[in-house]
Amino acid sequence: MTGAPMLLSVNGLAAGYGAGRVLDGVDFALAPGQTLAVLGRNGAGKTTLLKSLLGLTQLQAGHLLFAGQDMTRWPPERRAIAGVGWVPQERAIFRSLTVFENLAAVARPGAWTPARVLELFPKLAVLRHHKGDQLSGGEQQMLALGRALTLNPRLLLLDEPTEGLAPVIVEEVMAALRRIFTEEGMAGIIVDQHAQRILRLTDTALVLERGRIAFSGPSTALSADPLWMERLLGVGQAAS
Ligand SMILES: Nc1ncnc2c1ncn2[C@@H]1O[C@H](COP(=O)(O)OP(=O)(O)OP(=O)(O)O)[C@@H](O)[C@H]1O
Repeated sequence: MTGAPMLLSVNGLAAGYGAGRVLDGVDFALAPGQTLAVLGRNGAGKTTLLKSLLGLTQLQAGHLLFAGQDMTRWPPERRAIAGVGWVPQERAIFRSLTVFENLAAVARPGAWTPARVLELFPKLAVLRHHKGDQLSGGEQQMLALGRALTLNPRLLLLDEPTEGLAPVIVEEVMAALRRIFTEEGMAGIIVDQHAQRILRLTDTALVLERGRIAFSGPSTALSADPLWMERLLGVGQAAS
């Protein structure tokens, strides 16, 4: 790839936990404003890939460039300050703080203020004085996403953002993701098991199999390939 500078370049990444290797030979790049879907079976290494970008795994080989800087050896805090944000699978909101306090607690200057997040999620606006532990799973997911936004990252990493949510809530979260990524142009990497659904949202996709890249290309190319989709449908749900 030549031309526009990349927001993120991952070159020859090998990483795991301690001496154990989970990812091997992982290469990809993401331009500013682009979105990438990461698909694959349980245990393929999807979460490990996100954690490696966050500095939470043992990096065994390779280089990570973020906004032109070599972040390979940066600790997690430095990556966060540089603009790598994430919404963990377990949501991890502050349970004893109100919705608004959760948003205001971490906010940094930028387009996404707590007020704008409440506009994105009207449900949260209604619940702004409710404590985190009074929220349903779906509301907690919206809050976790909103809180990550108030940090105004340059790249947002999402780990299974619709996992375990009721269909009507999935629709609300997907609509918010479309606005964040498609309309507002934030760059993102989204791990999801629902191939059809996530490929409609993202520009590019990669499929991990046993820690290696088995497919890398445009999301439209992956979703138009019946053999790949059949392979992936065994992983997630047929309906989306
Ligand atoms: N903290 C850890 N310590 C050691 N091994 C781990 C740890 N976390 C994950 N693994 C191992 O790394 C491999 C990849 O796990 P990972 O969670 O990245 O997969 P995944 O594709 O995200 O799967 P899932 O869809 O189930 O979340 C698995 O074999 C898993 O057992």
